Amino acid sequence: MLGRGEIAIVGAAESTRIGAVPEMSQIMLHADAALNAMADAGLKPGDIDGVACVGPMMPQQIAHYLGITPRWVDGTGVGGCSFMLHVRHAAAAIHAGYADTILITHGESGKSRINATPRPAEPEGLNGQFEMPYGPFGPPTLFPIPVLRYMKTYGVTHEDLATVAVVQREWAGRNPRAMFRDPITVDDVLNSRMIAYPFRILQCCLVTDGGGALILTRSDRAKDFPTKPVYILGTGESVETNMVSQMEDFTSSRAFRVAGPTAIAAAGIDRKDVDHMMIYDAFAHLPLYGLEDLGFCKPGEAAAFIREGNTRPGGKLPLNTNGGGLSYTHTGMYGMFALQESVRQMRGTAPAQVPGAKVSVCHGVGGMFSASGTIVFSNERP
Ligand SMILES: CC(=O)SCCNC(=O)CCNC(=O)[C@H](O)C(C)(C)COP(=O)(O)OP(=O)(O)OC[C@H]1O[C@@H](n2cnc3c(N)ncnc32)[C@H](O)[C@@H]1OP(=O)(O)O
Repeated sequence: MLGRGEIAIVGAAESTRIGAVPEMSQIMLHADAALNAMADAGLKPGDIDGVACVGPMMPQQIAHYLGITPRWVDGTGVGGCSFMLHVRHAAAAIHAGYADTILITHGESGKSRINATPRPAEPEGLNGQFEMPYGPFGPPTLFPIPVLRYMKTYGVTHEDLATVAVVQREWAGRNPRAMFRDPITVDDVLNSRMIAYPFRILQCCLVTDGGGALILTRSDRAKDFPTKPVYILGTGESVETNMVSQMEDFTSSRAFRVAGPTAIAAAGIDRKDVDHMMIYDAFAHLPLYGLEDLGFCKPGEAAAFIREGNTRPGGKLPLNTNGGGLSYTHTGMYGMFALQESVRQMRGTAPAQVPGAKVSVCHGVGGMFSASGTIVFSNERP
């Protein structure tokens, strides 16, 4: 059985630049982030014996490009939270002895689309057969289906949904690397361009270029590395359905309710022990679902929790402290950036550092609530 804190992150870095990076292709962004993470850990490609990444880039392409011959690979692809699952799988693989030092990497030319695989319409998939014929196509038009039900069930207002973006922009204002840093108001959000009701542009994630990478190894080796180790206390994963129209309950994600509590239980922590949280925010409603489904708020109470200031700078549960996908960056698969911010917070090196933070929960979504992954980190080994 994998022990709490048995595995640690010993290298973590983003690509040198994020945003618009038209001179770099998808694989170059991968490699840039991977080499930055290796430099962070004081390692060379030959020191890595496990590689994980998400399609369309395959582990063999990354391994070849970097000159690595791994003895363990993982290409699990469940959308934006794939990296949380890679962390979970890598921790288990190291525990099992399948690899010693695993690189998890991501790169995406989401904005510039340089040597990037075209986004598939997937007419053969369930979504293509049973949802697209009725009109919704892509995340901005699929996510409104559950959100509108959620708002009606719990009396959550457009102002509440706007407040999520306003608070995250407050965090982004403290982060020099964030794409958007100027403060915004609820009125700014509600007056911004309508994308797909109820989402306005300021409630939708950005589309950017960038990458990130993590390096994991056994915690008892961590003293050999130059950076402060960040211990993995617990992990969880789940999938529900890749058709948003077939969710069991539009006001809650079954995958979230499995992945989050699994990770928290494995970590052996109480929710009150959590000092910092990242919840993948492709659109403004996701932090509300995350707070509720992971048990930090009762159903229907997350909007009030955010409105009352609990997640903003100085609040009792700082959330999405890099500015999130709404203001920091979002390559289409944001999970890697949420993990990077949790690691920075645990190292004490985040631009908007939460003073004294010891436990961070990082929660991701894949597709339209179709998958979920959660990691609990700490800078203290149990
Ligand atoms: C689980 C998941 O992760 S699912 C999520 C996957 N990701 C997505 O679906 C991406 C969602 N976002 C989008 O599709 C797009 O950003 C949209 C539809 C919201 C806007 O796209 P477009 O209408 O094409 O806008 P476009 O990209 O041309 O940008 C127009 C302007 O708005 C700005 N802008 C674009 N998005 C945002 C945003 N979210 N917030 C603030 N400004 C924005 C751009 O910087 C640009 O400004 P400029 O003219 O000064 O350069």
